[in-house]
Amino acid sequence: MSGKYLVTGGAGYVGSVVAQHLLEAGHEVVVLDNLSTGFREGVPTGASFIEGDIRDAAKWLDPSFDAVLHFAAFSQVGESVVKPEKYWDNNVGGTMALLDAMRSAGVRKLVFSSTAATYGEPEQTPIVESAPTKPTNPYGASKLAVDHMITGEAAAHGLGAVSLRYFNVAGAYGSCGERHDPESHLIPLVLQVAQGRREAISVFGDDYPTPDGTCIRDYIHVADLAEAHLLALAAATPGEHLICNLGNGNGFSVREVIETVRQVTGHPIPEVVAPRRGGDPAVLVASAATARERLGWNPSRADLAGIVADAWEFAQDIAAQNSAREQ
Ligand SMILES: NC(=O)c1ccc[n+]([C@@H]2O[C@H](COP(=O)([O-])OP(=O)(O)OC[C@H]3O[C@@H](n4cnc5c(N)ncnc54)[C@H](O)[C@@H]3O)[C@@H](O)[C@H]2O)c1
Ligand SMILES: O=c1ccn([C@@H]2O[C@H](COP(=O)(O)OP(=O)(O)O[C@H]3O[C@H](CO)[C@H](O)[C@H](O)[C@H]3O)[C@@H](O)[C@H]2O)c(=O)[nH]1
Repeated sequence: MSGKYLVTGGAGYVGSVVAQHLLEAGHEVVVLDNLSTGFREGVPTGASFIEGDIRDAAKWLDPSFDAVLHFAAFSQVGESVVKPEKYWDNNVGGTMALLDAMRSAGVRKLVFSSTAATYGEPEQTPIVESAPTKPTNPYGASKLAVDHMITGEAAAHGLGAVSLRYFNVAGAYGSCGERHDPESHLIPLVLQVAQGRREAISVFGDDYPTPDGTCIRDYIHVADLAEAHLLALAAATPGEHLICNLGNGNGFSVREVIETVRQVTGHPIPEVVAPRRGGDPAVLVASAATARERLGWNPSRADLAGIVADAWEFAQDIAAQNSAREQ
């Protein structure tokens, strides 16, 4: 059965890929995005677009919507350490307004982009959802606060909600991919070195307690992630707040990622060791057993070289479009 969905942050990386998947499944999609970090041209063809802020969601939400998929947020770990107020304001304040608007409009289903950053430095790996949540940066703290808000909203007001705690999202899907400006994520930055747009990649710390001294992360293909959102819509149950980790359960160090980019692109990729970045846990690897059991999620694109190859193809397409525009 087709539905009508509000996708906040649908001009951004993950939101645009999920919007594209919803359209391909035959649903009606309305994107609400203030373009603070997203791009108008990132909104998939076929989706309606509202340029606006989630704080004003009440202007556009009405009972015709079946659910909200909520991606809109600021999400840079490093920036959140130096500008925490920006994260509390947008991520927490914005979501509070969105929940109010949903309640008033009688829209009672939500899928929320939570994050591995809610856990902080894990005591056990892989991380399960019942692990302690002690964020090491304001970004993770703001997302954890929203998770708590959603739990209360489900218990008190019957919201059916699923929080998906993404680990490190990467790769691309067709014409939708990662194009943050300025870029802060590892894989697209290393690809910029391969494109000759940067001289070298900085490795933020090589003295972590890991085999090669660099941080370990669990990289998940954005298309696998998108599929989990469609499953979450089906699984959302009134009065329940389900929390699921999304990752592949495989950890790759910063140096392993750089080496994979060398293999995929054939570029030597010079690296320089730089100081640690504030707020970075050493190792973040997911147990996604809950998503498999409760959502029936079955990711099929776990291979890191394949994830990097898709991101590389997208980065090259964007570079070609930009140079055609300049000519
Ligand atoms: N990319 C990752 O690795 C990752 C990992 C874990 C969680 N997440 C979460 O997933 C979500 C999407 O991440 P992304 O990488 O696509 O980020 P993104 O910056 O590409 O997309 C976020 C979008 O939200 C919009 N936005 C921000 N504040 C808004 C507001 N107040 N009103 C309307 N629109 C607003 C931005 O313009 C942008 O288009 C975020 O909530 C992020 O915290 C991302
Ligand atoms: O130029 C760079 C950029 C990153 N890194 C390192 O590469 C790893 C991955 O960094 P990213 O910035 O790509 O991703 P994060 O792990 O910081 O954060 C991402 O994943 C988190 C959960 O794992 C959160 O969900 C967050 O939203 C999302 O941005 C980190 O150890 C980081 O220090 C470098 O060494 N050099």
